[in-house]
Amino acid sequence: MKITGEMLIGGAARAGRDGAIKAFDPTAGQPMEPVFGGATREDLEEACALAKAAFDTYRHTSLEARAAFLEAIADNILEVGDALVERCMAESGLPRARLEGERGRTVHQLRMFAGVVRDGGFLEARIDPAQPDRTPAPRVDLRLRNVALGPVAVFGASNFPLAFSVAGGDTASALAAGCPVVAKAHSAHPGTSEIVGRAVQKAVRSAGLPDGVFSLLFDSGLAIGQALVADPRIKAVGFTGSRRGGQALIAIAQAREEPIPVYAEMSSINPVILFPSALAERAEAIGKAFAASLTLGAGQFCTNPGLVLAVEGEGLDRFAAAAAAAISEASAAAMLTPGIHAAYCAGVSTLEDHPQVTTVARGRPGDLFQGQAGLFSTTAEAFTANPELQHEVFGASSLVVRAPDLEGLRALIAALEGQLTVALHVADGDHDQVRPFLPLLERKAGRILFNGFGTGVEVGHAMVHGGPFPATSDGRSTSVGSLAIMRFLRPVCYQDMPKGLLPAELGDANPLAIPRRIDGRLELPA
Ligand SMILES: NC(=O)C1=CN([C@@H]2O[C@H](COP(=O)(O)OP(=O)(O)OC[C@H]3O[C@@H](n4cnc5c(N)ncnc54)[C@H](O)[C@@H]3O)[C@@H](O)[C@H]2O)C=CC1
Ligand SMILES: O=C(O)CCC(=O)C(=O)O
Repeated sequence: MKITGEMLIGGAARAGRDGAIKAFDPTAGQPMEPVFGGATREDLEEACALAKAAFDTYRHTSLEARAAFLEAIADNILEVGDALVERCMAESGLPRARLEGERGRTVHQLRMFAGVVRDGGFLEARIDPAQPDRTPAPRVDLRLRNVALGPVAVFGASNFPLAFSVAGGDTASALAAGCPVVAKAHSAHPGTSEIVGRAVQKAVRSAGLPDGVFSLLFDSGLAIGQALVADPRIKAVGFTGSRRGGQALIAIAQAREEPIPVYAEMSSINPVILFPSALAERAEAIGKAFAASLTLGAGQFCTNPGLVLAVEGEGLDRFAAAAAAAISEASAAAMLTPGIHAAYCAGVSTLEDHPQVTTVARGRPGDLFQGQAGLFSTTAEAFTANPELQHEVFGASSLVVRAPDLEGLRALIAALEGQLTVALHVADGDHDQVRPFLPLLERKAGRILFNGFGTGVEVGHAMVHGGPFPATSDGRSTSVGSLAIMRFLRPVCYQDMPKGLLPAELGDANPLAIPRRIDGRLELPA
């Protein structure tokens, strides 16, 4: 497929005129053709106007038509074939197997949301029938369903150029909810973004939907992304990236005349907590598995295990020795962009140079923009006294913190910021000690997992990829899994609506065969 460097504004494709963006191959250390033109204010204006114009028609498409549209996007992405994977490999430095897997996850995600739409449960239809004879006062007829919020701005993530980008989880869940999407491509993978954007545009066209259901903009700086969030026609934002970037967009959204929600996934160090019996039974195996999770994809996962907490002792020493042995054998791997590589090197230097931090192991050195893994260690006292040691180092770096005892371990956890994941390694003999930690951990993280690591999020119905700030800007939601659709919906109640005006979801009959709550009782379609 020829990559033209054009952005997609509704059904049109045209070259932006505000500055130039080129992809960069971090493995070859070379910029890549073609040039992508940055969007102008006029381009943004047109994309938002089209999205607004498309909104009412799109959100009123039948559940079946919307589901088929999501499936068509998935089919179109696969139809591009290897050209997508090859471009993505060059732009990201990520290996083929990872990107083939990520493409599978992206397609699965779109198809899962097609199933969610067909099921209709996301509408949360509720009917409280009128009770005209109720005393002392009659009850009105109340019917509720969720409706789409409006056009959504999606900021693609650098580290998941497919599954968290142009047709990733935010776009899939917004489209499933009935919201048009204006995507802002990440400049680290513009070619991948164009290919995927064209797959979405083609699906819009073949489904006969209004053009404005989807647009894709490139930004040669930050101004277009900022103007997108500020645009009054945009009603919500999905973002995955840095804490600083997420917070900048949240500030813009809050300062609008009409503030809007920003669902930003930002910063998490994903503590791994090792309990004594687990260490006694299998410290070496845990250390080896930890090193594999840490170095996966050059550590460029927001679920990367950046912190290890345990009570000091022989078990923890065995864990650290096994992890160090595996990490020192780990090859350096290309990082996504020179900027991300530079930020990683700076973060690692801060740890290496810190007087209260010891270097446990470094991976094999690399060249160009390759990240060299690192494992560091400190005491509970030093960790508590130096808040900068809690900062995310995005890449394959982790810090082991040695607590004096279980009370000390508890105090360390209590002082942590919000997290996407917390991973507990436990054996049967630990259960009584683990139980009292659970309420604290629920306050800290969106996902609590056992005897594993958080990297590699399963896309399903019970997944939570979220968590208290700064893991995300709104810990009540998830950006992965079917529950992600709820971010882009709001409930509307219809009181005493004439039967002839009721939407099909809320009539007395249930022709769409969706689950509904009648007078509080869930009724499932036969
Ligand atoms: N926790 C996580 O999931 C991730 C964290 N990161 C962190 O972010 C750093 C930079 O990586 P990026 O992916 O480029 O993240 P980033 O936050 O710098 O950029 C993400 C997107 O937001 C836009 N953006 C950022 N700041 C903005 C602003 N002030 N105004 C308007 N638009 C803005 C960018 O143009 C880009 O499209 C990494 O070194 C790492 O520390 C990166 C990827 C994922
Ligand atoms: O671990 C994963 O599969 C997803 C991680 C993620 O959301 C991210 O790195 O942005």
